[in-house]
Amino acid sequence: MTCPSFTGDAEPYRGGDPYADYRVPTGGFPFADRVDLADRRLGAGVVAANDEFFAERENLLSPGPAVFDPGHFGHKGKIMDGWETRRRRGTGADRPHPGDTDHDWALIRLGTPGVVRGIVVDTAHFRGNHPQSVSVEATRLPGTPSPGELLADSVTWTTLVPRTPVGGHAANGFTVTAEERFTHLRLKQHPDGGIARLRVHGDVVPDPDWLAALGTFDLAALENGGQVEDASDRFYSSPTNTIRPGRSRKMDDGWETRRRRDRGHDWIRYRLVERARIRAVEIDTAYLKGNSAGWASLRLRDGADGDWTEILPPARLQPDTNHRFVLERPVTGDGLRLGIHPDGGISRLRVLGSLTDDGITRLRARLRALGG
Ligand SMILES: NC(=O)NC(NC(N)=O)C(=O)[O-]
Repeated sequence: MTCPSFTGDAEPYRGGDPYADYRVPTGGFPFADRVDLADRRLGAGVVAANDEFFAERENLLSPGPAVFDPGHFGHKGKIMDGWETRRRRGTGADRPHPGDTDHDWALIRLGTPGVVRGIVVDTAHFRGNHPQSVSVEATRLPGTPSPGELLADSVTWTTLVPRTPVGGHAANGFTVTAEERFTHLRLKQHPDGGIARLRVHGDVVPDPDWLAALGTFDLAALENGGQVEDASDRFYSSPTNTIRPGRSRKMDDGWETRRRRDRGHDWIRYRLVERARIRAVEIDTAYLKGNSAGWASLRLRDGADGDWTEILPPARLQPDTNHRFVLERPVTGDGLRLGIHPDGGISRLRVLGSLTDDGITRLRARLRALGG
């Protein structure tokens, strides 16, 4: 599926809300519900760039939209919330323009290896100083390579986004079709310019040997390959927050639903990394005080056609508290449904157990199919 594309300059900023003329496709991008593999909270980083004269490369992965303060200037120019390089020049007065292949680059380590489904190169607030075009490549290296090792000639890069013209002050989205597991990306801007944010949506592909070595681990955690499949409500915050690493640090780090005015309840449906034996769960309501869920329940399914079985009857929750539940006996499955009664929120769900033999065999086969 192709994404709507924007090209060329945006108008100069003329005051008022800087996002008033920001260009983003109505309806968003088809891959936007996939996890951002380049999320700082998952451990992603911009490990190197050839130039960051005007603005630092790290801004590329900052959470949230880029901010713009029209009066904020520093010693080197306008302070920009993004990665911005200096203007390239040609070889002399007779050739003042940069060459056709001149470009700037940044290397990104994904927070967790995975298959990339779509990329957003966001040029918010870069008007007149955005790149003319961008391209994105990816590679897969074992261990923890240094920037020097990533830049070695022996490293092979797969093109995810071929060189494509982009618009200034726009969310430039690209659908990616490479069915491979990658660990690092190389973002290029041609010939130079500024990019506010980079988002890399995809599917986590965990290392089965690591998970097998751990034995008992969090089967729902994003970093281990757990996913949110659906949820009743996304009004205030994303249900995916409940499986992010670490404890939540403020209310909107968790999942909060709007106030229900009917007799129903809110819920999240998760897919565990693979089929597993679950022994214990943790449900945290950190930072949810006057809006903590009143009770929480859990149902488990073994296979897409299996029946939902209650594994935790509605249990009273305290606000701003982590709750631990040891199951009466271990239970096997790969789909989990959390109910919160009647509404409110939780900050984290931890599902502790270990993979079944068939689960680990499938994970290994998937890894091989995606290039290892
Ligand atoms: N007004 C600008 O943003 N100018 C320059 N950039 C910064 N950040 O000052 C430039 O050359 O693109």
